[in-house]
Order: sequence, then C-alpha cells, then structure tokens
Amino acid sequence: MSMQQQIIDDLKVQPTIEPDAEIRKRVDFLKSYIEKSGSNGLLIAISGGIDSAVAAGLCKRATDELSESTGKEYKTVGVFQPYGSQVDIHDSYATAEAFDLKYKVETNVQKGVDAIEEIVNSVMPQLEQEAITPQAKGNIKARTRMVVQYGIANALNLLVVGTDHASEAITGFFTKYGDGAVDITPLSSLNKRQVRELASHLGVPQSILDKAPTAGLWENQTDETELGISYADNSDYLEGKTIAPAVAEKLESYYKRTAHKRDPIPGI
Ligand SMILES: Nc1ncnc2c1ncn2[C@@H]1O[C@H](COP(=O)(O)OP(=O)(O)OC[C@H]2O[C@@H]([n+]3cccc(C(=O)O)c3)[C@H](O)[C@@H]2O)[C@@H](O)[C@H]1O
Ligand SMILES: Nc1ncnc2c1ncn2[C@@H]1O[C@H](COP(=O)(O)OP(=O)(O)OP(=O)(O)O)[C@@H](O)[C@H]1O
Ligand SMILES: [Mg+2]
Repeated sequence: MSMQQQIIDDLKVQPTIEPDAEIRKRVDFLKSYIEKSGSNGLLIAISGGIDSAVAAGLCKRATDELSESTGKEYKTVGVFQPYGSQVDIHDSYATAEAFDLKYKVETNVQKGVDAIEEIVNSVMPQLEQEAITPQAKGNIKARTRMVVQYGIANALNLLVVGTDHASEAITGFFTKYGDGAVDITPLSSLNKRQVRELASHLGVPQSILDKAPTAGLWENQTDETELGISYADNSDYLEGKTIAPAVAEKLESYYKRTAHKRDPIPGI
C-alpha cells in the first residue's frame, strides 16, 4: 500500500462528502457522546477562524436538539480567548451571533501567558539558553488557552471540543497538549476543503470563509506560509489525488515527524 493510501486510511478521509449528511452524522456523534458522558454540554473556544466556527455550529445544533428532546438544558459555551487585543475578534462574536450562542465569555490569556513566559525565561541563563523563541511562546499561548478552557469545563461539567481535522493531523499542526488537548473532535476525518463545505452549509459568516487560516500565535503567521504547503494540495493529497511529488514528500515528512502527537504516550 502506498504511504498516501496508508495516511488516508489512518486519518479516515473520504474522497468526497455529502455536507448535510456529514453535519447530521457529526451532530449525532456529539449528542450521543454528551449523553454517554453524563455531561451538561460542550465548551468550544472560538478564534474567529473557520474550524472553530464550524465546530461551534455543530455543537449548538447538538445541545439544542438534546435540550429539546429531553427537556433539560444542555449548554454550548463559546469562549473567546484573545492574547491582548485580537484584530479579528469581531469574527469570533460574529460566529456566536450566527449560531445564536446564549453563553459566550471572553477570557483574555495575556496575563497568564506573560507570567509563564517570565517564569520560563528566568531559568534560561542557568540552562545556558537565550530567552524562549516566539514559536515556544506561541505554544504557551495555546496551552494557556487549554488550562482556562478546562477550568470552565470542570466547573460546569462540560466537554472541551477540539477543532482538529485531517489536514491538521497530517502535518501535526497543533500544539501538543495545547489546542490538541481536548475531549472530543467532531471535525476529525475531514480535510480543510471539506471543513469549508460544511461551513457553507452551516451558515458560517462570509468574512470568516474568506480569511486565510492562521494559528494567530505570532504576527503575520499563516498556516500555508509556515508549512510551505497549500491547503489545496493538502486536501488533494488526502482525497487520493496525485500532487507534485516534492509536495507529497513534504507532507509525508511532516506526518512521520509528528507521529508522537497522534500516537498514545510511549511507555515501557
Ligand atoms: N519524538 C517525540 N516523541 C515524543 N515527544 C516528542 C517527540 N518530539 C518532540 N516531542 C515533544 O513535543 C514537543 C513539540 O511539540 P509542540 O509543543 O506541539 O510544538 P511544535 O513542534 O512547535 O508544534 C506546534 C506547531 O503547531 C502550530 N500550531 C500550534 C497551535 C495552534 C495552531 C493552529 O493551527 O491554530 C497551530 C504551530 O504554529 C507550530 O507549527 C517537544 O518540545 C517535545 O516535548
Ligand atoms: N484567539 C483564540 N480564541 C479562542 N480560541 C482560540 C484562539 N486561537 C485558537 N483557538 C482555538 O484553537 C483552535 C485551533 O486553531 P486553528 O487556527 O487551527 O482553528 P481556527 O482558528 O478555528 O481556524 P483557521 O484554521 O481557519 O484559522 C481554534 O479552533 C480554537 O478552538
Ligand atoms: Mg485560526
């Protein structure tokens, strides 16, 4: 079997999808998992990007339908987590508006992130290192967001929803135990193109559909420039199409290098 086919099988990607059926299947998955876990609903961190907008739309449908069928309130809590000021925070609010989120809170992570950065930097000279890099600080931002999310989820008995999908899983493009540390991933097995298809069907605001995907961890970061691979190529590869051999090799190299983020923790 080719490595491409092996990756497609591992990440369970379909070459084509029927968006409405996918939405139904994923809403049902969330509903049955909420019931099985005995939780009161879902927490979704909303960044103003497309992945969290799609996830928020699925979450809200799931908890609305459960509330309706059981007569008990199941919540979707949207959490906006800027670091200082966030230029596109209006898109986070637009997501909440589009899906009529009753519960939405803003938890600025700057103080927490800066305090952790200071602690880490304070020991760098003893370890014969310079101050941490912007990339390492970016990962502290993602992990600080996670700590805040779990603080809220613990208090309200909610499940933390992740936005990882196959186009991120293949490159390991997430922070280990940061945005990768969640309870449930309703977008898994979709590539980025398919996430966009769901977004259109769910009614994600146009300004969000038009934006370049970004982790927003440092200035002018975009996924495609950091990785050096377009989401069109990434999605084609995951649909089993032939892409330029050099690009396929790059994707496969990311996949191998980041296996530790997808595998269970190694033990002896
Ligand atoms: N072979 C191995 N086996 C077990 N563990 C291994 C390991 N190699 C590294 N590690 C551990 O993993 C750590 C490195 O992984 P990690 O901490 O994730 O850090 P890193 O490798 O920097 O990966 C983060 C990447 O995800 C991107 N990101 C982050 C957050 C959000 C988004 C987004 O799209 O929104 C994107 C970010 O731009 C960056 O490219 C190492 O410090 C080490 O602790
Ligand atoms: N500023 C933020 N506020 C709240 N949540 C955030 C923030 N930044 C990242 N997150 C969380 O981390 C997840 C991973 O970010 P990622 O950039 O991959 O997704 P996205 O921003 O929703 O979509 P896109 O890939 O199009 O930028 C987000 O979906 C969101 O749940
Ligand atoms: Mg983003």
